[in-house]
Amino acid sequence: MEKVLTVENLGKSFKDTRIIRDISFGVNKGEIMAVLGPNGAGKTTTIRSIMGIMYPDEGDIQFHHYQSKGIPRHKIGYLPEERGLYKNVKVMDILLYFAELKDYPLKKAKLRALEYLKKFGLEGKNQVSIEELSKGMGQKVQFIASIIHEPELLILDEPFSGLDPVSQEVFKEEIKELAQKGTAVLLSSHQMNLVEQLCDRLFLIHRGQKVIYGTMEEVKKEYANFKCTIQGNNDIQKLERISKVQRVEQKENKSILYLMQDVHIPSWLKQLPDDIDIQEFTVDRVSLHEIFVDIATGKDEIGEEGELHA
Ligand SMILES: Nc1ncnc2c1ncn2[C@@H]1O[C@H](COP(=O)(O)OP(=O)(O)OP(=O)(O)O)[C@@H](O)[C@H]1O
Repeated sequence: MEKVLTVENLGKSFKDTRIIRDISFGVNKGEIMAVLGPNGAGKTTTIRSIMGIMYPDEGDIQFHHYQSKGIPRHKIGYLPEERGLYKNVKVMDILLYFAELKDYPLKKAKLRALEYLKKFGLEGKNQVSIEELSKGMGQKVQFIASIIHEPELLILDEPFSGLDPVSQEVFKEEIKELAQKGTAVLLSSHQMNLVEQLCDRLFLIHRGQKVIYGTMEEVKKEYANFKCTIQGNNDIQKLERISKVQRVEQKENKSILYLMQDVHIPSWLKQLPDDIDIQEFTVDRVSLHEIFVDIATGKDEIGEEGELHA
């Protein structure tokens, strides 16, 4: 697998406060990697360090064979967290301006711009000025600006924020397609459902440090224990006494039983007490969203054992 980006032992402090430490991960050609973490975890600091917007105090960044300060950042596609394009410039002019900044042939850029505007439902908007667009439309233009020059590495900081569900789907499909064509994608997002559908690997930061690093499959296998949801009138203490039940959450007449990792589902089902009230019954794995919430709220202390795959 061809490594496009390698981040090694990245560390950064602001004044005396350590913001990130020992951040190491890689992104391969054609792969979608997610950087996740609660607000203030250090995602944007990591991304800005890669983009050379801020300089890390420790560690190395490599893009193909280029090292740290020698990285040709104009070759990377970047959608920053802070949105905003020049307001009184026309859509096509801004896209061509970005292409020019990135040394990309203008004729080709114009064709690509028209193709993407059409794809994103902005056909005919090329001569409209940015201030006349809605926020979501502006975000689509900014996304096009980040890929106009066919970057081999695309870094997207919160690409889905502020988008309606339909536009989120459009972005998701486009990111998937770019990766299929070979683009290495690094994205940060709080939309766990989209991350789960889209990403090949994830890197989860909490308080500036790595908590989980692995493929989506590995993370699910390792951290997404089974949960059993029972619709019915049941006493919480009775459910808590069932073997292999870690904890129970109850809302009205719905109980969610979080099961221990080593549970064997067929055996567990056989030993359930026969006087449980069951109107509806499901067993599934907890979602990435639940794993994230558990880590962010300290219910799951993963500590140093987070490395699944390097
Ligand atoms: N220029 C700065 N000066 C001082 N502290 C900063 C600066 N930039 C970021 N920080 C601090 O670094 C920490 C990490 O911020 P960062 O923006 O990287 O988090 P994040 O994971 O991207 O969060 P969010 O999900 O809220 O965007 C925060 O505590 C933030 O206050």
